[in-house]
Formats: sequence, C-alpha cells, structure tokens
Amino acid sequence: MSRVPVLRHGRYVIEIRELTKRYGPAVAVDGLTFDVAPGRVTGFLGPNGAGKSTTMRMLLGLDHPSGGRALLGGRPYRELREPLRIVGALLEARSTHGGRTAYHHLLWLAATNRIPRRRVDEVLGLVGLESAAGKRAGTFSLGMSQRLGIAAALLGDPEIVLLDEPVNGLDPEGVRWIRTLMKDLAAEGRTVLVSSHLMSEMAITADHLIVIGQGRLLADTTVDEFVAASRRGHVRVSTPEADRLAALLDGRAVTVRRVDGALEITGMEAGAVGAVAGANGIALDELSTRSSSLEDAFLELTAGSTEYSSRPQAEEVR
Ligand SMILES: Nc1ncnc2c1ncn2[C@@H]1O[C@H](COP(=O)(O)OP(=O)(O)OP(=O)(O)O)[C@@H](O)[C@H]1O
Repeated sequence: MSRVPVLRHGRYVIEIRELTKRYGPAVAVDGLTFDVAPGRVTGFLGPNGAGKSTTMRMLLGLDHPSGGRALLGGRPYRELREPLRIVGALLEARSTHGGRTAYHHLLWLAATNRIPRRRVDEVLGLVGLESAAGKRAGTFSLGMSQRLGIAAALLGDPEIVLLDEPVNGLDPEGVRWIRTLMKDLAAEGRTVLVSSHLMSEMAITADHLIVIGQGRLLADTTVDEFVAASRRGHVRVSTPEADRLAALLDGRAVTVRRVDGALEITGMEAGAVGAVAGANGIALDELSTRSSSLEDAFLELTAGSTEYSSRPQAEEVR
C-alpha cells in the first residue's frame, strides 16, 4: 500500500497585488501582481536592478509600499502575530552580529521570538553547522554565513521561505546543498520564493517562474513551459531584400526582428519562410534555424528592461 505523505505545511500563499515602490522619481517596483503557491519552488527572476530585493523587503515589512499590497497568508507582515513562524528569510548573509557565536546568535533570535532552545540545535543540524556552533559568526566563510542565515530563517519552522540570491558566491557543494534544501522545503508543502538573476540556476531549482524587469511583471509561467518555448528558437534569414521580405511576413502570426542586418523570425518554420521568399522571387543568402539557449530566452524576454545592458538591443521590425 502506498503511503500518502502528510504535508505539515501548505496553507500560505504569497499575494502581490499592484505592488509599487517609488524612490523619489524612480520607480523600483511598478504595479506588480502575482501569487506564489505552496508546495513548489518559485524562482523570482530578473536582471540586476529589476526590483526583486525591493519586493522581498516589502513582503517582510522592511520597506513601505508606495501602493498596492504584499500579503503573506492573507495578511501584511506587520499584522502577523508570530512572524518567524510564518515567514523565514535570507536577505543578506552577513547581517549577523559578528562577535556572537553561531549558537548564541540563533539562541538570541529564538529567545526574542518565544522559540524553544531545542530548535536552535535542530536548525544547526539541519544546515550542517553543529561543529561550528561555538565559533564566532564574524570568522565564517561566505558558505558558512549562508548556512547560518538559513538556520535563522528556518528557526520558527516557517510556512513561507524567502531567499534572496542564496547561491551567490557559493562553491559547487554549497550550491548543490541549497538546491536540495529548497526542493525539500517545498516538498514539505512550504511556500518557497527564491530570487536570482541567473536563468540557468532557476531552470535547475525552480518549478515555477516569476520574471520581472524594471519593476514590471514579464512572465508568470512554469519552468517546463519556459524551457519548451525557448527550444522553439527562430529562423535566421539574410537577404538583400530584407525590407520586402519583412513586409511580406507582416500580417502573419510571426515576430520579425532585425539583427546585424539579418532577419530573425519566430513563429514560422524555415521551410515556410523560404516558400514566401521563393514565391516572391526574393534571393536568400542564408536561411537557417537557430535554437536559443535558456539564457538567450531569458535575455530576450528581459531585453529592453535591463538598467545596464552591454548587449546591443535588437530592433523589432513589427
Ligand atoms: N533605498 C533605495 N533608494 C533608492 N533607490 C533604490 C533603493 N533600493 C533600491 N533602489 C533602486 O530600485 C531598483 C530596484 O532595486 P532592487 O535592489 O530591488 O533590484 P534587484 O532586482 O534586487 O537587483 P539585484 O539583482 O541587483 O539585487 C534599482 O534601480 C535600485 O537602484
């Protein structure tokens, strides 16, 4: 007889509604709306400066929204009676008091949140820091600080876990450990939101993706859908009569972009593009199908919404 796993968690949805944050004239988060469901890892993806950290800070009551709402299980952070039991977060790894030992740092957090002392030992075991419990946090490597930050986040056995760029600067073993931990937390039914600016990392770890750029929602999709869409790729055509070919494709359900003098067409097979060209006597220098990588698909999605781009932007013809 197969046993149905008992989920201890799974009731807490994150709801972001029309969330906006302005810093003077700059808009860091711009009318964002999305949900984060329990039981899966949701990747919160966007280029540098997209507004991921600002959104997470508003969820945690560390920043006040200029408009809209950020709710945890239906309530804003400030209305949670025992916040550490609802939400645990890793924002910045080195925010601990460097002079305290790892154990005392956690004990102080537990004591101020009415969490029993035995939970400190439990979380130290969970993150593999038992042997370093007596060491001062200020002497920790980045990987150890990250583990300590996660131990603190898990202290209240929270329903919701927020991790801001948790794999930054970690060695491969640390990266693998965090990936497994996130999946395990989600498998227990918790709501896990993890930010990253790396599509490749999220493709491995996340089940669902929220992609933002310049504070706006660009995609709310499963990782599988995103991967499948990126595999479709595009058709590249070089011809001296690019304008005429682009005009002939106008009106069809395709996107045509001009890149380095060639046309890149999505939504149509190479053979069909060749047929249109042939039927209209347009000579082609190149006709090829290019499959884009996941990272390309992400860059394409966020192109035009990056603050600082080193990549020439493609010009959309239609
Ligand atoms: N306290 C602040 N005062 C003014 N501007 C701010 C402040 N905090 C963030 N910003 C601006 O808001 C925008 C979003 O920043 P945020 O840190 O949320 O982005 P991010 O997606 O987390 O980026 P990164 O991946 O670089 O951490 C940026 O343009 C940033 O410069």
